[in-house]
Amino acid sequence: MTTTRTGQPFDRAVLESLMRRRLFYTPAFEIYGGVSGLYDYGPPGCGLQANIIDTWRKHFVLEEDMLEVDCTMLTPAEVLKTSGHVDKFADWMCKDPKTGEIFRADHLVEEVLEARLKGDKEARGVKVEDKDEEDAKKKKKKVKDIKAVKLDDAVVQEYEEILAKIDNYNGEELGQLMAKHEIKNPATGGSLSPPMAFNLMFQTSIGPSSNYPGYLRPETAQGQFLTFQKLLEFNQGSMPFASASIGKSFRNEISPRSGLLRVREFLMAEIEHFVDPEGGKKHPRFSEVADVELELLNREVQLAGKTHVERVPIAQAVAKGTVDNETLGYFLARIQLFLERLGVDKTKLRFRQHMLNEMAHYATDCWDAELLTSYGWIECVGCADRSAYDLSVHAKKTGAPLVVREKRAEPLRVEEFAVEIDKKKFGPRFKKDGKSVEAAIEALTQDVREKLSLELKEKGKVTLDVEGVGDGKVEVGGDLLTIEKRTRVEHTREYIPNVIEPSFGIGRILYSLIEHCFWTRPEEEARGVISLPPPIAPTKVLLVPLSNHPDFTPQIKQLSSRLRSLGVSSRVDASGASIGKRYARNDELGTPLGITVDFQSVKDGSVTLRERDCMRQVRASADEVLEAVRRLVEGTESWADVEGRLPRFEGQEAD
Ligand SMILES: Nc1ncnc2c1ncn2[C@@H]1O[C@H](COP(=O)(O)OP(=O)(O)OP(=O)(O)O)[C@@H](O)[C@H]1O
Repeated sequence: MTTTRTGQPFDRAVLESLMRRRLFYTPAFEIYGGVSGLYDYGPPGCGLQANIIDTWRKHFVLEEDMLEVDCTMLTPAEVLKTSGHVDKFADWMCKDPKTGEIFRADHLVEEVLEARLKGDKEARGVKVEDKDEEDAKKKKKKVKDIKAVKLDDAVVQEYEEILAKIDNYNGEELGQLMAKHEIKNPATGGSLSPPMAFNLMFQTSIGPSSNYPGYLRPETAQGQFLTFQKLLEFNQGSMPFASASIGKSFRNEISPRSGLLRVREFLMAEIEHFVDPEGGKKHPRFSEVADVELELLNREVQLAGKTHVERVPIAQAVAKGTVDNETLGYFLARIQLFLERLGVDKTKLRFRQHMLNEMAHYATDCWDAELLTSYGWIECVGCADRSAYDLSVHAKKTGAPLVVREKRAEPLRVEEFAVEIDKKKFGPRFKKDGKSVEAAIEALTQDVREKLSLELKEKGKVTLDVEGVGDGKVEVGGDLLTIEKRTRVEHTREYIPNVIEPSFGIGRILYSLIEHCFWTRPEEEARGVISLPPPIAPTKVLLVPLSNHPDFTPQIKQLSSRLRSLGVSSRVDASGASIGKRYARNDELGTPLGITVDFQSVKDGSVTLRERDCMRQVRASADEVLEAVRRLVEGTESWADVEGRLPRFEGQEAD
């Protein structure tokens, strides 16, 4: 069970009702019955999302001189075939042939085993701490398996080990687990088909004819890779550098669930940091984050069926090799600082390393920043080392030089076996097969070239493997081909950069942040408050005239206009409700500050400024209060600083 910042049990039903009532977000197409996995954001949701994005831009793009791009979402199939997504971007699903119901295999195994473990605890008389009461009720209805049945100790241990590495199983292994542990349709007990791969991309066709297939992109990354050469040129050939992109991605999730956490259309913010693979992937600014401490849950711990984390400075994690290299480590620390800047609860943040089977097809190492919510630990940011995978496959497919060329400080002398073909004789000899044979010769590795040079000397000819020509074996005589050891002097170095990719799911961050900031005022009939920090809150200031007396209107209008010109969002609440009620409404919207205009204001121009969380107020001139608001919203001053400068005010609250 998760708790709020004040230690109360977190009540998801209350928060969900608040989200709907205050129009943070709402199911899309609701009057048509809704479509699972699709949501619309209302005004506070849009404001919050815009501020998260704005902070992201400042924290990453601006701070690190990243090159922002905005690439198209509609992507030709060929691109995603080359990147491996058409063949491998899939989850495992199984079907109940009787009812037609479809399940995501890993989620089903997880749900059933968790339910059985809970039943075991109940049978042993251990108090069951459900992530959420509502959840427990729903599951009880859905999963027949929740029975108070005691399991053998060995079975409990086995289930716990499976759950600790649930992301590591492939389809076949999930099928074996389902068979071994008799996992069936939880609602009916019916048997399920073995897991099969389901590709998560939405397919479409581009243009009126159907012969140009395309997909809605499942990530923004591919667009960034395809503009790599142009960006490198824009950056005057200088490495390392990073591109960045914010935009929608689409995934046809098998079973969208958990509100904004698993949806079919979502906003992503992704960085592709291009780095020289030689020299240990150092980062020039690593020393700035070296002491940042992270909670790490590494692969070995998970494979041992455990979940304990280690709190270490990132420099130590890199030095020990837990985190593979400086650039990856730099970004893990920067991700943590970003999430803290948004206001996430530091005690509910950890970094979990992917297990080998869990990693995407392109990754060589990957860490997820996970936030603890009432749904458990949720991956909100993935940080993968994609090596040179993407640039290499696109370069190979298109012939585009997705490489970095650098002048060497010292020329490099390379001893190598060079091949030379007598082109005049080659064409007439091989006719239509000439190109294939030539390509096969050019592609010979140094080892093979060395072997063939001896063969050529000894026999005067060599036999080559050439796919698609005759029986696949082609003889080439010494009159057409020479293979000799030569020295080449290289003045430039050419390499394909590696890519470190931090990838942020904005909706997941937004929802988890709201959970972390949500609490209730116990003394006020469980009044909900969302304590978003001032720079992140959608609306910054609530302007309240003490009553709807016309004398207050000019000052409210003036304050409103001055806040607008400062770029600070505000809302006027001149309704007849009591001041307390008006503040309560805005607690739910996360509005951090309130300015009240009262009869004293009419006399001397002073106003009061109230802070949402502590509900204390100060009183000062409009100029001083607006300056305090500006600094609080910029994040350059805290409420304690404001209280230190401006006189406290006790009043109105009783109203
Ligand atoms: N269906 C989704 N709904 C909302 N956000 C998502 C979804 N899928 C991915 N994301 C977000 O995009 C980020 C990067 O995507 P990535 O491909 O690493 O996710 P993933 O590993 O496929 O996620 P998961 O394993 O949870 O499906 C994730 O950290 C997450 O915040």
